[in-house]
Amino acid sequence: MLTLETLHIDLDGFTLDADFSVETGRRVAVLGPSGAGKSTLLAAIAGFQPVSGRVLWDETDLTPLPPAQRPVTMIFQDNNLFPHLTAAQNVGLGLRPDLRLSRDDKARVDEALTRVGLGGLGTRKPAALSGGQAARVALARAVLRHKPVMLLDEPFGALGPALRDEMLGLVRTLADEVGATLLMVSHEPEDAKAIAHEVVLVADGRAHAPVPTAEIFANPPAALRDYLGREG
Ligand SMILES: Nc1ncnc2c1ncn2[C@@H]1O[C@H](COP(=O)(O)OP(=O)(O)OP(=O)(O)O)[C@@H](O)[C@H]1O
Repeated sequence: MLTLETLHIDLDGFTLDADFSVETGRRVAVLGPSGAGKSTLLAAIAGFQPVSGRVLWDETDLTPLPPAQRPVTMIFQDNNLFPHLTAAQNVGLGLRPDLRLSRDDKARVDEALTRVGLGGLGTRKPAALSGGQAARVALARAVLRHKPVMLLDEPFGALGPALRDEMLGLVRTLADEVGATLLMVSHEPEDAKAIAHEVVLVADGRAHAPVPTAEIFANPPAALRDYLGREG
């Protein structure tokens, strides 16, 4: 279980509070207006953002741990691929930042690439990959790290609807296989409906406790109604 215990973030006047838990293995969509603090929340869990209060994974207090020592993997909006490295090397970074990969490591990289549908494309550099393929490389890197918490910060924002649906399906399958607890920031309510058991609404300085997806859309709180209102 991931627990945010009286979490408080202060960013030069912008503040965000959170005090809730997410059960292990749940897929959670993080929704809310632009600038509300969705990325900041994920950064706090990953350890890139100093906080007061605590971030816990089961009984372990993660708050003092640097990002690399947390049971967490994160995919950012731009997929964080290094342009001068091949797809396989970009995935391999998830295992060893110095890329000194053993034979076993390389086999794991190949397996992860195959798992996301990129078998045989390991030698390509990002410039020679489509947007969807680049997103798959980022997913492969996240998957092979086998971390119990997966954080996705609008990973498919740049993809068209069909590709986006395909990627969401893949995320759902991969997260289930690993039993990962998933938090995914999105601007699309449809993404939440497609993939998430629960929704965390970030608005008015607070990341609210998760609410079952069907429930929150059937009876949206004011902040979500305002946000959905733009859709008509
Ligand atoms: N380093 C910083 N110093 C001060 N304020 C910051 C800093 N980084 C972000 N902010 C502010 O924190 C708030 C939350 O930003 P954040 O990126 O988390 O929002 P978001 O909900 O992810 O937005 P979006 O949907 O537009 O990506 C914003 O008002 C932003 O201007």
